[in-house]
Amino acid sequence: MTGTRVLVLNSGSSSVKYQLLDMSDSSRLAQGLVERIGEQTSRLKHTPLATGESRERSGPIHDHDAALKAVAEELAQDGLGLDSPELAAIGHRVVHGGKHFTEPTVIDDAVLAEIERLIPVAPLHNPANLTGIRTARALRPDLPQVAVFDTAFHTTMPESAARYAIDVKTADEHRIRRYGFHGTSHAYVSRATAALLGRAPEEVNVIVLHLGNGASASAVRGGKCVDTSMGLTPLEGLVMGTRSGDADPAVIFHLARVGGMSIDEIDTLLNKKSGLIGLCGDNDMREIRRRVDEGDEQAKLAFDIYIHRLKKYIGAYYAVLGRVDAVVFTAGVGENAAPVRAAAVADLESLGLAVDDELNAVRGDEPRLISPAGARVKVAVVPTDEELEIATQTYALVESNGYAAPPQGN
Ligand SMILES: Nc1ncnc2c1ncn2[C@@H]1O[C@H](COP(=O)(O)OP(=O)(O)O)[C@@H](O)[C@H]1O
Ligand SMILES: CC(=O)OP(=O)(O)O
Ligand SMILES: [Mg+2]
Repeated sequence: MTGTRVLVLNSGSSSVKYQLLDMSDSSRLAQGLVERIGEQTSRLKHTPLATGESRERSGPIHDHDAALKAVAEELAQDGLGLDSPELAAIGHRVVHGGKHFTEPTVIDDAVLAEIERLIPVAPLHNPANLTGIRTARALRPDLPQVAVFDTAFHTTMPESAARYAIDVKTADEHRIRRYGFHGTSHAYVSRATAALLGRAPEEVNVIVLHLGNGASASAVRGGKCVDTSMGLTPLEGLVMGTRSGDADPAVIFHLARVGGMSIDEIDTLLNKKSGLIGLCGDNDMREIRRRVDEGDEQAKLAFDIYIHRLKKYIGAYYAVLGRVDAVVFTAGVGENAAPVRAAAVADLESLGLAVDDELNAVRGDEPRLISPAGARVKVAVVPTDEELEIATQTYALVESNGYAAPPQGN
């Protein structure tokens, strides 16, 4: 007998999001979040879906290893422990898969080594992903562990979009190219958008705007990514919660030469102290909107810079695709912030883009159109579900590849 359950782990730099799903009907059995790992004020919130009653723990959780062990304890309390024979596999979100990983991959020692080799290009993400994998392998060495890469969906980008105009020899030597991230979300949402339009993914061209704490845009032609806004690392592109997105690379030389900053200080500045938080002191769009509504000028400027960049990418990807069937908003900001959606497509009627204010104001968990009836280009809100997508890809792989784990070395 083999199980049908998949545990999905999405380890971020200071958090772990997880879900346990039953893939016989894609239902959720439990979900939760560990936040502020490594601080004194860590918090674990666990919800078994059978009762829907959340439990919380607070107090220091020192690292991702301890976080995952605490998650395993919570699951065990609900009779959903990692020792269950029902568990078929563990699926891991891995942010950087380089050029090498174009598909979900069963993790063995060689795969682990390659993910480790990519740490320099995803310093905030890959180390946390690795710890999650190592702890899960130690807890259940007999189970297949599958890596689902953020970069995989973007490997279809043509060279003209994937290459920087940097000396080819130097770029190749250091594997400098545009990889793109949030691919699991862009894949899921572009497919769900085609379904919302009642058409096959191969027939539609969509611009996906994944606006979470990290944010990225993609141009998807007939189900395949042809361009995306993040690059070598998740720093390029849109204005994000704490990341600058696009900036003249000479800013870095200037800060080093004239500002006397070290490379590590500049790295922290651009990744953690810029974006919305750097512009106005808040990175949460709810708080920024509240301040804007109160007439706060600094928050208004931060909002305007965020929207200006978003608009530039909508225009750019319109031109890249030539014909656009839908522009779709997803992730925390995209799904919830109606003023962001309205502002991003404001004054773009000549491109066939507009939102209907009443439809845009509706809240909900279902994919929905927010453009006026009969619009040439649809504008949509499609909630992302990276965990379901990771579970689906993980389960499909173990079903076709077998349920045994590869041997472990070290
Ligand atoms: N009701 C809301 N209105 C506006 N923004 C929201 C709302 N709910 C969440 N957000 C935004 O979504 C962000 C988190 O998005 P999410 O996709 O969960 O991010 P991540 O997965 O990158 O942590 C928050 O920082 C906040 O800015
Ligand atoms: C790649 C990336 O930016 O991920 P996140 O949005 O989870 O930080
Ligand atoms: Mg996210």
